[in-house]
Amino acid sequence: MKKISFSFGASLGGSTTTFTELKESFGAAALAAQRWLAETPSCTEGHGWLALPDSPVEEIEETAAWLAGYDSVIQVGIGGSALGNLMLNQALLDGFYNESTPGPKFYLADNPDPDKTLSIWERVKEGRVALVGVSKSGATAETMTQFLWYRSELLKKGQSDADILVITDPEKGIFRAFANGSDCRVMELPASVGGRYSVLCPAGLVTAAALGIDAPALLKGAAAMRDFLTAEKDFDKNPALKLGAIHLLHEREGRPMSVLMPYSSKMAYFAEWYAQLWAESLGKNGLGTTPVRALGAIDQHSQVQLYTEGPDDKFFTLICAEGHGVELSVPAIEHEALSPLKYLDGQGIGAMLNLEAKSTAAAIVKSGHPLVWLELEKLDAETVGALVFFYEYLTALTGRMMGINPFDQPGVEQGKKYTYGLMGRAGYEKDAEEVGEWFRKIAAERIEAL
Ligand SMILES: O=P(O)(O)OC[C@H]1O[C@H](O)[C@H](O)[C@@H](O)[C@@H]1O
Repeated sequence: MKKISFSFGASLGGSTTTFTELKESFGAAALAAQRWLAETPSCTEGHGWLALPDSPVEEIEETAAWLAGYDSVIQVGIGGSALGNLMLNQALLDGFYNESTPGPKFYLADNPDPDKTLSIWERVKEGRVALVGVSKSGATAETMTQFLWYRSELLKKGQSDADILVITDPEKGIFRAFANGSDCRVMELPASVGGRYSVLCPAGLVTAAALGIDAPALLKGAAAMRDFLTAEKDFDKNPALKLGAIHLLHEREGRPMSVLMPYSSKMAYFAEWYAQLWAESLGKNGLGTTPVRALGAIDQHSQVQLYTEGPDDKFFTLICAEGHGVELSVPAIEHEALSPLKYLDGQGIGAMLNLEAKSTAAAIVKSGHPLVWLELEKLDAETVGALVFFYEYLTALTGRMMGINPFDQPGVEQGKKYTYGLMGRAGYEKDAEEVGEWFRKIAAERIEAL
């Protein structure tokens, strides 16, 4: 079996378009987008992720070894400066409980929720703590708030700025200025790499490597995927070209939701990471498809009723990892009352999960909905690196085919500016006023329920 394979047989669902027509309608645009990705220099704003698989790893490994000497690592960051880390840890380590990872205990302080901020600190405060601040802009209020709080606690307990690492833009931002004026460590988040495309640079790799994840293998997988996607010019043999076209087709035919449903608890954060990538990159100019994260088999018992018998407004990707990290089988059943369960005797739990994935796929397709079946040989660093690159490539390619810029996020910036205004940051007074006006509208027609 190949490491990663895509089956498109049911991907057109109830559409009357054939694969030949799909290629006729979108093939040229897909190839043009492929050329654009291949020919735009990677130093161009937004395009830097294409070159990340070739990055040297020495600095990453050296910094990771330094971090591994701490009892705990707290990373502050949000969005693209957090989801990739969570995704890698969950997929490649025992990322379920954050308890049995081989390196230091790792905590990601993404949401600036005081309950969580404090709860993390209570867990780590007795030991030696490293603080890692990740922010491309070096200014995001959620990240800065928590950075300031944890740094102050760190200093109070006698540690210093030498226990801090910031990963940020090479020139701009408050983090960069802090790094220039203190003895903390600093690494670059390349200027041409946007936050949500940054997991294969120090932003994602340093803490991953500190916890024992094989960063060179991640990059190796990503490089192999990049070379394949760039070289394969045949629409029928390149899954990114085909999938980009299929997404556009379904968006035009009234299926504006893209459900990603891995059948693996280790991939729950993969769906979260994908959701940011897809939504921020493609939701523009009144266009875009809404990414929906689902998890098999859990959502089989929650969402599948809607997926099969609800409206035909979704496109599904089911991910099945053929090999799970461990194999557990159901032991022989000797208790009389449990004998109706004998059909489970000796069956693998992972094998059952895979069969459930197949069953759900079949049920969705039987209901007439479009579905792509994505099969992974196993979940290792090379495969995850390749899959990460695949989705980054697919997203950028689809954005180009839609005629939008897949590397900016103007709609998110507005909310950031409003928050700056409300928090009293100089230069954002007008934004604060605007929030007031909008909020008067929101608060009208109020009902006090209790
Ligand atoms: O890395 P930062 O600059 O702190 O940004 C963190 C996040 O902020 C915003 O929400 C952007 O829309 C995201 O794309 C970004 O990942």
